[in-house]
Amino acid sequence: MWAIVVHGGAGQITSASREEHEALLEAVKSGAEVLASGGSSLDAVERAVIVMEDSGFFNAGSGSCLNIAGEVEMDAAIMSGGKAGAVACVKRIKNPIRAARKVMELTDHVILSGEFAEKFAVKLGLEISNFITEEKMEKYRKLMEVFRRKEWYYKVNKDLLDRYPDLLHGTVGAVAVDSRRDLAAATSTGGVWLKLPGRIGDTALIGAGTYADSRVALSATGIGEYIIKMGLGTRAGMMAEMGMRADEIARALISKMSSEFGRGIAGVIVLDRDYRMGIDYNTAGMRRGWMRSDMKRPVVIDI
Ligand SMILES: NC(=O)C[C@H](N)C(=O)O
Repeated sequence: MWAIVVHGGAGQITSASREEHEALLEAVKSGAEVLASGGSSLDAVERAVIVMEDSGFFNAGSGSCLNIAGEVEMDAAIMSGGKAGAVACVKRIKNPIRAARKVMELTDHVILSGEFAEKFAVKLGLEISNFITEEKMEKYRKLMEVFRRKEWYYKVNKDLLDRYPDLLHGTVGAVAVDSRRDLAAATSTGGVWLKLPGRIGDTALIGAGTYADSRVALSATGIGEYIIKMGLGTRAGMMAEMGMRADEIARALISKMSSEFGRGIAGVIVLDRDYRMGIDYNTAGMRRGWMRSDMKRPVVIDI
């Protein structure tokens, strides 16, 4: 038996184009193919995330948003079998999740950030790309007009989130469990629009937005600062250790987020070693899809 769940970000999602739908479906299918052919959950989550990074429809890889300096700074992390790797604040790596996996497999560290992370990726032959487009620059200029009228960054960012709900969107993630019951999680993001340069979100932090152990795997999306403060991934691990199922864990985590910080904050996908899944969010929507070996076809929900 095997199972995979993916998300394409939590937020104020009101509609999805045919192409966006197809991209999410493609991500689930490509991860499921890896699992169906006997591949590992680690390969499956990496594959699914690469599809979404490459699609341009999500806030990850080629679709990444811009920070307050008009630059792309991406975070990504992957975890499985007691090993973990991540990159943070990388500007030009085409698939940050590939670089995260290289950190996991080839170094003694868990997170590499910034310039050296890029040099490391280049040295290993990973592709480099420029993700700053005229379309993104136009949105950036509009948002900066609003921003300049405000005084302090973080509050402003929350104001911006209220005024421009699509600022928080499109982080991508996947969790999978394979026929050996090995669990894996992977998450990749451009962060949030107009973040300060050097800001690292929950996605890159093992135990916050990305987590997998022998009982449970989690990938989160939402306002990273809250997810970090709550340590969602580590909490999921502790809940699984106490015997909770994936669906109970997802519900408990989001209910805790709502009671601590209010609504509109986060979403999670969770899988346990008994092939049960949990999905919950306190935002207006969360793009998601899943497939289990006993299902005829994948399910994808766009909003
Ligand atoms: N859209 C997102 O999920 C953003 C991501 N969690 C971050 O804060 O970097």
